[in-house]
Amino acid sequence: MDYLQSGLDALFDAPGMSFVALSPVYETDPVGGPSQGAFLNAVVIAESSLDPRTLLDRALGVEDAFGRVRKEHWGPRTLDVDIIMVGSLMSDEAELILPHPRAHERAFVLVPWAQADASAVLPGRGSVAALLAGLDQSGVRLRADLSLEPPL
Ligand SMILES: Nc1ncnc2c1ncn2[C@@H]1O[C@H](COP(=O)(O)OP(=O)(O)OP(=O)(O)O)[C@@H](O)[C@H]1O
Ligand SMILES: Nc1nc2c(c(=O)[nH]1)N=C(CO)CN2
Repeated sequence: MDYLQSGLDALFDAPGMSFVALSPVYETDPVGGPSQGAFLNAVVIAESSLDPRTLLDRALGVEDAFGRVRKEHWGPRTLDVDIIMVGSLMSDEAELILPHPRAHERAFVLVPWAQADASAVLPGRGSVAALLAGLDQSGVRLRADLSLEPPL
C-alpha cells in the first residue's frame, strides 16, 4: 500500500501533471502469471502537458524508484504503473500501446476506473460501464479500509 501512495505522489511530483480524480483501492485476484498473492489496484486520472512518451518514461521511472523487482512475466512486483489511455490517441508502437491493449478485458482496471469517472469511455471500445457489464467482477474487492490521498 505504501508503494501505491509513494508511486502516486512521485508521478505528480514534477511539472506537467495535474491531478483530476482517484479511485478507491481494490484487492484483486491475480490475472495470468504464476500463482501469487492478491494485487492492490487503483486508477488515477490526470491532465498532462507531457507528450505520451515522456509520460511513459515518468511511469517507468516511478516503477524503478519504488524497487520494482520482477523475474517472471506477470509475476509478483512491488509497483506497476500502466497507462490505460491518453485522450483519443491510438498507438501501436511496442513501447507504448494506446489504449492499453488489455484494459478492456480487465475488471481490475475497469472497476476502479468507473469509480473514478462514472462516464469513462475507453477509445475504440466504448463505455467502461458497458464493458464492465460483460465481465466477471468477482475477483475485484473494494478495500474500504485502505485509501489513497490525492497527490500534493
Ligand atoms: N499503455 C502502456 N502502459 C505501460 N507500458 C506499456 C504500455 N504499452 C506498452 N508498454 C510497454 O510495456 C512495458 C512493460 O511491460 P511489462 O511486461 O512490464 O507489462 P506488464 O505491466 O507486466 O503487463 P501488462 O502490459 O499486461 O499490464 C513497458 O516497458 C512499456 O514500454
Ligand atoms: N489482479 C491483477 N492481475 C494482474 C495485474 C494487476 O495489476 N492486477 N497486472 C498484470 C500485468 O500488468 C497481470 N495481472
